[in-house]
Amino acid sequence: MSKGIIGYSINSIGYYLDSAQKRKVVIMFLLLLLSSFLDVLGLASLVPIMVVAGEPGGIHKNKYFDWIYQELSFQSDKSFLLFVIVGVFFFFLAKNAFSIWINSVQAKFTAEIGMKVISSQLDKYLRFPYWHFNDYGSAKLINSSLQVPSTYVNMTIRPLLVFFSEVSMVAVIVVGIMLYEPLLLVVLVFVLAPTAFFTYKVLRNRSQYIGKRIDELNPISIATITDLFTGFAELKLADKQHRFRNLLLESQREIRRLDAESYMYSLVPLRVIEMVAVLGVVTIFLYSLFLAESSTSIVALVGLFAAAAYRLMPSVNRILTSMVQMKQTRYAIANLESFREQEFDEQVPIQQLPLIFKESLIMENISFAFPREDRLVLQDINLTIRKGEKIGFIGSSGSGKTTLMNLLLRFYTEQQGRILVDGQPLTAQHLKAWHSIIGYVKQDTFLMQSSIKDNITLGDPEVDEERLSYSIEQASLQEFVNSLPLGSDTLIGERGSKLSGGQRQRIGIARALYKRTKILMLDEATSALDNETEREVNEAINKLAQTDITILIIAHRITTLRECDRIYELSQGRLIAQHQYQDLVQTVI
Ligand SMILES: Nc1ncnc2c1ncn2[C@@H]1O[C@H](COP(=O)(O)OP(=O)(O)OP(=O)(O)O)[C@@H](O)[C@H]1O
Repeated sequence: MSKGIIGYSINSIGYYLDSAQKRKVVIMFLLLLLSSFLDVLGLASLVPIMVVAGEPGGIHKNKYFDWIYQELSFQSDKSFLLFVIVGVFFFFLAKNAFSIWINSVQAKFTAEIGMKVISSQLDKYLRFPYWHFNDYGSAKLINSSLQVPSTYVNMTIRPLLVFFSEVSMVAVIVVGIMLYEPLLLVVLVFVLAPTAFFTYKVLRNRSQYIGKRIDELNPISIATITDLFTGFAELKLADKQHRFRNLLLESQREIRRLDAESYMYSLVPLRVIEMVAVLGVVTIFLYSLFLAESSTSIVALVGLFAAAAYRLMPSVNRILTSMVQMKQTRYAIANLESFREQEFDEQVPIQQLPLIFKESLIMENISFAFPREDRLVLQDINLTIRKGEKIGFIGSSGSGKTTLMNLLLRFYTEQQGRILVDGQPLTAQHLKAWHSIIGYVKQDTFLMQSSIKDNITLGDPEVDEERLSYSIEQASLQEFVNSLPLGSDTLIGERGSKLSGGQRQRIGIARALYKRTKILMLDEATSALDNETEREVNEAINKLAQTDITILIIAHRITTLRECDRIYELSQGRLIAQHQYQDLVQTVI
């Protein structure tokens, strides 16, 4: 019965262990066995001591005690007993110190695996291609990166350790009983094993369902709470906060209910086993009363059965509970195993090559469709951009402008055609070099809840102050930063809430400049920019036009494109025209 979930759980841990750690696990298991043996020995040793202590002259009737008494030349029974009792005390002291040490080794080992799981989950998700990241959604990723590893540690690894320590305890007791009274073992196995098996069978399916459902509900809660707090202002204005609050509480209510149910199930095994143990005692009694010829041996058997069952019950209970817990979090293992080897993984070769961009960037016959979709979003794109040129892109919404940028950024890969940098086809081996010279200012610039400086340097621990001032100056942020008492150390609030729209985009531009971008891609915000914001952003762009940085701008307002050498027009994924700014302005007028 245990092979399924236990084997599955052990396999899952194997993935995170190197061979030295695997050896450590085997040693840990042997130590556990020793600890269980000492536990049982400790308890078993108390019985004869009580017996000889209670009976005058009892020490000399027991051949082992008598031998020690003689060998160590004790003078009186009292001093011998004192010696034995102090000995037992030190034995227990040492045994418990040993157990605590094993527990601490286990706890450290668990923490180590926990860290490995988190870092391996993070690495896995960071390898996601951009389009898959968008498909999957950040709520599920947050859940899988933090909640799932912690559930895995608490509900799979720890229960697995409990399982093994209890199994070794049971094994030691069983061997002891087998040597002492084999008949008792038969009765115990006959009564306890089927009970344990059926209790587990009844609980496991429901528990597995609970785990799976909680795993579905957690990302829903995370997504709702993210919406609730990131959309704080909008939801307040629309008087919709309560709707999101209720949605969150709805998923939380179900989680709490399932959690309570699963807690209940953790209490059930002990009760069931206790009941069956009592039933065992009653059965043996009845047997002795009505069927057995000599009842004295049966009465002794009942006593022994009760004592053994009493000692075994907590262990069997813990074995069952740990198995049910592992079953409940089977989904966590499935989650950890998912996406390990996906064919769409971004295969960034370890050996990266340098890339020179001194002359041109060419898109040659590029066609692209989103994965799992047939429709071509870009078709036969051909364009040549010389170093230092400022190029504009226009076109109606959905014409493919952002997709084109994403291809250039290598977030997507074309199905046809190629991109050439100074004649060199852009491959995965150039990704690092390419990303180091390319800067991207999105419509909604990513801003951290930190200072202006941190946002420009993306938390660089050693800020190049000269480069920072240059970037601030070039992005036309100088005046603004100078007006702040704390300058670039000023905190900008959640997602830049203390900044204007134009300031946010200019921080994005400064960020691109700080990293010595050679090609800057700007995706102008579609949301109606007010005149002031537009003026601020244009001022920065015009300033940049004087540098040798190659600039590609997606614009929704033609005025943004005044400094452009050429403007390409896209329609339904095709480049349909090439304009000069003056011609466009006249057409629009
Ligand atoms: N992740 C995606 N999966 C599938 N289709 C997508 C995805 N992203 C965009 N599209 C589709 O690709 C087409 C081009 O979108 P794109 O964002 O490139 O247009 P755009 O010209 O930048 O539009 P806008 O000016 O509104 O930003 C659209 O029809 C859009 O629906």
